[in-house]
Amino acid sequence: MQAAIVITGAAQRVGLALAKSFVSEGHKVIVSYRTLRPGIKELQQLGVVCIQADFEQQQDIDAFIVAVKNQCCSIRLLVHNASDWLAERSDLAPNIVFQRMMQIHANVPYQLTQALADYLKADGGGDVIAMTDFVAGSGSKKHVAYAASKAALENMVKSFASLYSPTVKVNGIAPGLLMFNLDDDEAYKAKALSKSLLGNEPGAQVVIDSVAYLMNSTYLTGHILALDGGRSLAQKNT
Ligand SMILES: NC(=O)C1=CN([C@@H]2O[C@H](COP(=O)(O)OP(=O)(O)OC[C@H]3O[C@@H](n4cnc5c(N)ncnc54)[C@H](OP(=O)(O)O)[C@@H]3O)[C@@H](O)[C@H]2O)C=CC1
Ligand SMILES: Nc1nc2c(c(=O)[nH]1)N=C([C@H](O)[C@@H](O)CO)CN2
Repeated sequence: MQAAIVITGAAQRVGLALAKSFVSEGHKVIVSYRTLRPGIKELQQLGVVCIQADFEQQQDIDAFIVAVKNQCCSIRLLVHNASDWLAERSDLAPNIVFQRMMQIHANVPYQLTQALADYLKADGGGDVIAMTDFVAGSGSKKHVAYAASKAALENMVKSFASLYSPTVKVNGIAPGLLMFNLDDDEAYKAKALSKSLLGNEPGAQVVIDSVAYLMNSTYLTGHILALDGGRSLAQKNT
């Protein structure tokens, strides 16, 4: 049976683009989604195994693991992509924000990586790639819990790289800006673009390219790939 590519949060944007790219290369793809968006219907028509799961619910995490194991005998790549970009806000208690961020960005990757480790080790080994964020290293005054949870994810990349080497490589991708959201206004876009040296909105293709690079590498593990347009070298905004 063909080794699977497993991507969490593939109903839209980066996850959807990644899933479509792997389908186009002939891979068996298994994805999670929370909301039934048009992208999931597209993936289903392409033969992708789409598993509904709200990772806020432990029973959904457990069911997703069982469903993945029922669909394949080995996993070539596991991408921790599912994410919620939640800012601190007056209508949500801090403990709720913190719990939700740590749940999706740390607890879920922690559980899925360990539960699927044997499938990653099978058939010659595989890769785990975690989508983190530039702000995991810098912090973020408007997304404090989000940034902290992505930092936790980056730390786990290093732990799991040690734990599962040499059979499984574990790496992270820390993007700056990838894709704007529909409700981003022009002022926000201009400010976001100014935060990097290259000043562009690259889109999902740079993630597809980075995932391929990490998968094909024979000498990278425990590495966080800074996919950020030179953001760390850009002057602070005035
Ligand atoms: N976009 C960008 O510019 C940047 C992105 N990143 C990171 O790259 C990755 C991809 O980004 P992007 O495509 O914008 O991500 P999205 O904001 O589109 O989130 C991806 C998916 O995560 C799913 N998700 C969120 N919470 C849950 C949950 N509790 N249970 C199950 N699924 C959930 C959503 O599912 P559904 O839609 O089905 O509800 C959503 O479609 C993310 O990890 C993000 O943090 C980092 C820096 C910049
Ligand atoms: N899950 C998400 N995480 C992030 C998003 C997003 O849309 N979904 N967007 C960003 C921003 O683009 C930021 O990098 C630049 O303002 C960060 N994380």
